[in-house]
Amino acid sequence: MTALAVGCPYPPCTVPTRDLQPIRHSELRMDTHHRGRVLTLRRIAPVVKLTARSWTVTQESSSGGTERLEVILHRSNHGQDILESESMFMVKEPYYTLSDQGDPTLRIDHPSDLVVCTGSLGNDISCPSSGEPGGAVAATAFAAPVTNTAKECKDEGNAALKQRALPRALAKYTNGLQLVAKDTAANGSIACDLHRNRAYVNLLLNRLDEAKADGTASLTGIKDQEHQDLDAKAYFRTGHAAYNLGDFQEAKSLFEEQQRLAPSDRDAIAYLRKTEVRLHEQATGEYDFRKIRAGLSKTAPRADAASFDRNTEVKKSPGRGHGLFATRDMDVGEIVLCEKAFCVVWGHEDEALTVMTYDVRDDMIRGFPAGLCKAIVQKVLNNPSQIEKVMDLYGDYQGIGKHLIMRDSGPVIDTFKVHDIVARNAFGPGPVYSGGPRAEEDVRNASTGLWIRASYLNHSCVSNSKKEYVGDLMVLRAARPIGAGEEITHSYNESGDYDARTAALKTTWGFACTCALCLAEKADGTALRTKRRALELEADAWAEVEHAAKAKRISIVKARCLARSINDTYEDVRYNGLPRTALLRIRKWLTEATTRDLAGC
Ligand SMILES: C[S@@+](CC[C@H](N)C(=O)[O-])C[C@H]1O[C@@H](n2cnc3c(N)ncnc32)[C@H](O)[C@@H]1O
Repeated sequence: MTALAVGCPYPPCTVPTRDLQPIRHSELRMDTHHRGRVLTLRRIAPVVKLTARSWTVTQESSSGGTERLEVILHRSNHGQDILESESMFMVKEPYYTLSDQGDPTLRIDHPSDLVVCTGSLGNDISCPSSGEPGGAVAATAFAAPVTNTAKECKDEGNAALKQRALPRALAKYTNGLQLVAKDTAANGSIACDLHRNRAYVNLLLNRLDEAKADGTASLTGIKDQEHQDLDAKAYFRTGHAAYNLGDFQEAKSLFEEQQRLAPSDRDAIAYLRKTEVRLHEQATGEYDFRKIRAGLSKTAPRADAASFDRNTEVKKSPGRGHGLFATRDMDVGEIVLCEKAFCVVWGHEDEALTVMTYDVRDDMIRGFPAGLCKAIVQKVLNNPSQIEKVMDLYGDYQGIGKHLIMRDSGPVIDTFKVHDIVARNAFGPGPVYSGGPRAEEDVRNASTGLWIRASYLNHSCVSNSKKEYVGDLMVLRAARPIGAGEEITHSYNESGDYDARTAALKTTWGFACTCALCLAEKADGTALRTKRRALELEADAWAEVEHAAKAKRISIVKARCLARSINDTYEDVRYNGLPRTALLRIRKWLTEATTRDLAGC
């Protein structure tokens, strides 16, 4: 398994690039964050891509000094390795330190600290010119040839789109829009075309905020047939982006506009229907699970469904931060919460990656779903509107806080904060895509996901809810009657072994459970718990090999005997109203055996 050290967290740069002072290579100091400074570099070597990092050799233009530049974990940009995407970079507030192998390195932990200079990714950042302090080389010396007209940009973007070269298409359309913005006499319709086409590329790249903005900006409002058809297309793209963001009310209005302009458009009709189903799910919690399940497969493991959260609200939970509380009475089996994952990475997908982390803060080694962390960072980088709800989740490190900070090169993401949020809030749904073999997944490629609302669920070993998954839809049901105002809890760790369970809760979730069951088991003392555990293991092993369905009377007597000796380890007063978890397996066996016995009478 890949190893990754989680060093001391440090915040990303939040200063706009133009307000940073250039720094020279010779000014770099070891183990220093050069706050308020920016270093401009040119890549001069191929990129070495490892499982959880990429590195290359760079050169500072004025001094010619070379430096190793390494990007940790978050190194991809629209499917390309960021270091490979261009040759000129600016490192904001460079962090100069030793790599894990002991090489002096400029280390990038936060993607927003590495700015790609003008070129194929199409952002409008130019590196400082050579005349500026620090003497950096002008970006244009290394950038792609400049296209002359917006029309040429559009044609080149269309050609790139045809070849599925999405970052290039995005860059070309962006370039075209920059040219239009500079040219006051430019034809307005070319801007609409560029926005409309870029909306499509943004949709394909899952940049949904931008897809919505482009779709809206592309509307012509002209009432002839040709323009109405173009506007219908724009409404469809905007509606699609809103649908994928889960904004179903907005999506509905947009698809309705599309239908108004193009009444016979089948896409509009189909999407309008789907959106109405989503709105119904969202409002009522009524789902056609059979249909949703039927739509799932290994290649399409994400459910087309809305989230239903009206039975719950987030409130303070004394001693445990925030928690999820019932807004109404619920019966056993009733849906408490049904939530689509904010982000899920399935074990069979290329993105799946579990790494061993060593955290210097608490001197602990843990398995960490690095693939999920990367996917979440990508999603919020691409969709800044989603940042605050993720950053509002519980995590030990606060970093730059939860509020969105937009800078010239995009949103600023504190990846240490995302790391800590994932560490404390991710769940493992198991390989639940329909028909998938359960054995396919192990600890190195476990499926993991983040469910925002469910992240507020606190743990109890005697919880009142149970969860299951339909694809990436988490379905949480009441395990016993829940009253309005009651806190909803579920079990993060279901081990019956008190010592193993409390150790896991401490290591993974960072707290000591004080539920009634833990208090009772703690009061039992080590000797009694050890005795009970030995009896439980003996009984479970016996039940494993004895077939309940074919059990003879003598086996039933033996099982009752085993159950009695386990039961005797529970003190009645202490365990009044609490589950006797060590008895679960043997009692199940007895129920199966005696039911068959009775059925045979
Ligand atoms: C998934 S979050 C649950 C929501 C969290 N309480 C919040 O404020 O957002 C998990 C974290 O909640 C806290 N937590 C959950 N259950 C707890 C419990 N039974 N006792 C104390 N803290 C608990 C721990 O800090 C844990 O790491």
